[in-house]
Amino acid sequence: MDENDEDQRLPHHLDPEQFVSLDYLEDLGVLYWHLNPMDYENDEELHKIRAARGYNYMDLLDLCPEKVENYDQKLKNFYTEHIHGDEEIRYCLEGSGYFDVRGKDDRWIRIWIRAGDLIVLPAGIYHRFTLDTSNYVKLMRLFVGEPVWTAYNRPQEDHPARKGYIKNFTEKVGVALEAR
Ligand SMILES: CSCCC(=O)C(=O)O
Ligand SMILES: [Fe+2]
Repeated sequence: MDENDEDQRLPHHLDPEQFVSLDYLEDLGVLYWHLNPMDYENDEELHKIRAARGYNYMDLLDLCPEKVENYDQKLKNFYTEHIHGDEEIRYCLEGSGYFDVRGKDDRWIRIWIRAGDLIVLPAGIYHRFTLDTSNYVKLMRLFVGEPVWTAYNRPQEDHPARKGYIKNFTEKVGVALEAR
């Protein structure tokens, strides 16, 4: 994505546009599935993913000002670059939004998620989230065990999750992730 200061809810494509593959995302540790969002309560595929990865915790987050306390502050925090000590797992049931993750050479990659997209960000990856111009998203949040949503804002080079991420993923994407 480009890094100009225009509205964060705009697409921010480079000119000309550049895209990465799902394989590239997988090398960064980012996993993706497309599921049927109309059937999330009985979806066998979702059930299998949750069972295989131990995602026993689940809740729903409706991101609109009427339903979320401190809405503006939360959105601001979501868009502040951060990591977590665990995976961040989000399944988009309605609406849409952007997850930005840091890729090779520390450049932002903007991932547009829409209804049916299930995305897993690995522990320790620098990322942020914003709504797009639709201004609405309904997300399922999954977690292994008791959820911990604590965000650690960049820089976090000494955080164990960051060190673990560097160790697991730099071989694939090169040394560029290190040292910042
Ligand atoms: C609205 S879910 C995505 C925001 C985020 O990165 C987080 O919750 O940690
Ligand atoms: Fe996060």
